[in-house]
Amino acid sequence: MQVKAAVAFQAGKPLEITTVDLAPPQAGEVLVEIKATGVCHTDAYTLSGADPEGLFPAILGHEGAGVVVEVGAGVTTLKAGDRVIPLYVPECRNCDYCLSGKTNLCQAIRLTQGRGVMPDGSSRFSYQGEMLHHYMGTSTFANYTVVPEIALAKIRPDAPFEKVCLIGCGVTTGIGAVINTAKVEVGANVVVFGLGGVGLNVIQAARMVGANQIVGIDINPAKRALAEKLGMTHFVNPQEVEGDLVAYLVDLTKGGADYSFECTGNVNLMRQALECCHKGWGVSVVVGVAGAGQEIATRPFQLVTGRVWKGTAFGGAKGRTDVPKIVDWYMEGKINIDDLVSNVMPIDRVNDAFDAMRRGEVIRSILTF
Ligand SMILES: NC(=O)C1=CN([C@@H]2O[C@H](COP(=O)(O)OP(=O)(O)OC[C@H]3O[C@@H](n4cnc5c(N)ncnc54)[C@H](O)[C@@H]3O)[C@@H](O)[C@H]2O)C=CC1
Ligand SMILES: N[C@@H](CCC(=O)N[C@@H](CSC=O)C(=O)NCC(=O)O)C(=O)O
Ligand SMILES: [Zn+2]
Ligand SMILES: [Zn+2]
Repeated sequence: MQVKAAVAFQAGKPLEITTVDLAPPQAGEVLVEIKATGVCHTDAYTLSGADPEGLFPAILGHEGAGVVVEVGAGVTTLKAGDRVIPLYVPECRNCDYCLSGKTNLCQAIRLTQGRGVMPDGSSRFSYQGEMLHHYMGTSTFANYTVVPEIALAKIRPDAPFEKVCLIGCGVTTGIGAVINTAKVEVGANVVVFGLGGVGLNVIQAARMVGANQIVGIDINPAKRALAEKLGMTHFVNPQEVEGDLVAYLVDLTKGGADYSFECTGNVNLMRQALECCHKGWGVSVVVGVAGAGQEIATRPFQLVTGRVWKGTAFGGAKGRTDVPKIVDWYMEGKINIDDLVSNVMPIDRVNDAFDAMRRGEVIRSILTF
């Protein structure tokens, strides 16, 4: 079939809206009509050329929601008409990783996902006879996409696509980082670096679990108001801090953060996020994704003296199990997604959405088809 897509032909170039060919779903695969998709910082990161796994030409997008149109042979858990959220971290429930009970990082299709193809090694997308790469196994910047069954969470039929699409990445990552990865407890002091689509969800989850101080850090003062609405108790603009930011944060939290979260992808901030943690027990969670060649550093003494450095992918969430529950939380009014949606615009304006994100004007732009 022919579908409308925003194609990333080259790193660093605007996406091109065009018509591409999409082959039918093969065994274990599902054809999904994408109804809405967010634009996450990670899409911009890959488009920039900084992603070591970035492949071009590709159809980006990984924060979508849609409806099942057709299922391939052997698909048993989904049928036409089901509402779904594509998962860039699948949940096969059968690989060693899934069965370990220790991680959400299902590896059943990770290799082919990283190569931009479906599990059988081929792509369903092509343009003028040339193969187009899938992205993160989801490729939601197209009005139809093909996704493996194990990478689709079935959600309730009344969930609005333009909101719950954000559960496909930013919402689940931020909330999951607090609940699954850090396991923040009542009364804890929390520091969050970066108040974008992910960091704001860290903040609302920290409030949900009963954190005491919730310190938000951003160089963009426009992020302050919404962060406060979602639960931030103290705002810090590093550009207004005289002297060392780490010392300032340790003082503000009376000894250091119990938990910190780095949500920008800047390796210098990752170090600050670790070092502002409390001696003896502070835990710092790396959420941000850094570019090829970037590395983190600290004095080993920081770890010797009890600070813990961890990371999280998709907030440690097991997608097929946890995503439907997070959709329920939204529908029951337990989490705020409405305020994270800054714009809703047609896919034709995808490059405007990227520009607005780079300029720090939006939390999330939602693209519709
Ligand atoms: N580990 C995971 O599973 C996931 C990781 N990510 C990554 O998380 C990071 C955040 O993603 P989004 O929230 O979508 O990004 P975003 O672009 O919406 O927000 C980033 C925020 O960081 C702020 N910021 C940038 N430089 C700063 C600095 N030097 N000091 C303080 N604040 C600064 C910006 O003003 C902005 O508010 C990205 O690196 C993204 O790739 C995103 C989703 C999932
Ligand atoms: N391709 C990148 C890795 C990027 C990365 O870490 N992605 C996150 C999700 S970011 C979503 O917005 C993730 O889930 N990682 C786990 C994984 O298996 O990729 C690189 O190579 O640096
Ligand atoms: Zn994302
Ligand atoms: Zn698995």
